[in-house]
Amino acid sequence: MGVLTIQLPNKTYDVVIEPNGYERLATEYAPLLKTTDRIGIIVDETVHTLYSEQLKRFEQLHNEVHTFIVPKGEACKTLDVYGRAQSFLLQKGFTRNSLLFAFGGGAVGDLTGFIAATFMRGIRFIQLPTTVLAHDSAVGGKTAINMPEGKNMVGAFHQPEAVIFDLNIFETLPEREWRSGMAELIKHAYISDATWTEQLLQDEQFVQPAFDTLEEQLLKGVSVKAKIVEEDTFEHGSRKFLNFGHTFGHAIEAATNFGTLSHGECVMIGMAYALLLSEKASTLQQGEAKKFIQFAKQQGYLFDSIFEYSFETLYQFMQKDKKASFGTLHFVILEKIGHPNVMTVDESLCREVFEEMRQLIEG
Ligand SMILES: NC(=O)c1ccc[n+]([C@@H]2O[C@H](COP(=O)([O-])OP(=O)(O)OC[C@H]3O[C@@H](n4cnc5c(N)ncnc54)[C@H](O)[C@@H]3O)[C@@H](O)[C@H]2O)c1
Ligand SMILES: O=C(O)C(=O)C[C@@H](O)[C@H](O)[C@H](O)COP(=O)(O)O
Ligand SMILES: [Zn+2]
Repeated sequence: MGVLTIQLPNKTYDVVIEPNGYERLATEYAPLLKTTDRIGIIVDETVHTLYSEQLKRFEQLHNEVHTFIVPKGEACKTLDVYGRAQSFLLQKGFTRNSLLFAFGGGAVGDLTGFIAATFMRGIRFIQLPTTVLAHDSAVGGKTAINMPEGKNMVGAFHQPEAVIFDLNIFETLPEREWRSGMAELIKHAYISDATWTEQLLQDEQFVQPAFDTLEEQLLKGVSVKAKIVEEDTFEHGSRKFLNFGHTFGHAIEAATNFGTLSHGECVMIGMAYALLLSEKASTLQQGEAKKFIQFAKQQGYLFDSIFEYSFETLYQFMQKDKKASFGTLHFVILEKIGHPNVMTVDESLCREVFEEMRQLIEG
């Protein structure tokens, strides 16, 4: 049984990762459901089709349950879908006593969290994540939608009441989504623990770990995230470390119009960039970026598409990074593996790293 408690100054909640995790809704979470007048389930089209029986079981938890189906992937993290969902809740009579379920991957979780954060200035929600990547996205309370100008540009910090994984849900997860999710797992390793990082780099089954080790790996990832979120919930300091790989990664996501490459695939590219920057401008041992790129290529991550975009295009998106301050970019780098830090980076260094990365990838 895997349960980890997140303890924040004003809120405590559990992250449950176990087979049949959803059964807890009818038992442990029954008192919470009794205090709600309506439940709104936000689910994407794919999860809705695959898990219609599970949705029926959710509907039996309460006498007033309304389901809102959204497009799959990043296509649901838009102002349009956000607005339609809010109207749906209003038309169905949702109030401040209502509760939302986010049933899907990180995109559904980010959207639902933002709806919950802003509906009547804030209602409760439960994360029911269905992807490996969501061991990251469902925990810690960052919620957002995208704008054409950039990734997660409109959002709020809003913590869930609970995060409940049912490990059986991963049976239908396509290989590409496993790969995407494991990118955030290895991110958690790189920013926290050199030994764990090396174990993952040596793991031939990295992309799709055996079922019995999965629970342990996900809990390890969540515990890295939990510790950081507990000490810096609103990202004034150490929470920035969770953004390792994201300054360049988010630029690729925005340049490719959100969805051509997945979030995890872009973060993998972004971590290669950040490792190279760490070697060049900090104290990371030379060769770590090359080792990482070789590993990532072997595991089926794609790098070539980034060079379809000019440095200028990507830099324009990097400047939208939320860590930037007074026009200066702040990158998460590693002084050594397990030891992240934040450094300011100017345009010429950014360009140099971009060019060197091209040579490393092509060479
Ligand atoms: N809030 C945070 O802290 C945080 C952290 C990391 C990532 N994110 C966000 O999370 C999003 C990425 O999350 P994601 O990778 O889970 O993406 P996603 O929600 O788009 O899901 C990926 C795909 O998998 C499908 N899917 C989901 N569960 C499935 C299942 N069990 N079986 C079969 N198919 C399934 C979905 O329909 C979708 O097509 C991005 O928008 C990213 O910005 C947020
Ligand atoms: O929880 C965090 O903090 C993170 O940065 C986790 C990231 O994996 C995640 O993608 C997050 O949504 C990025 O945040 P943003 O502030 O750069 O939009
Ligand atoms: Zn991420």
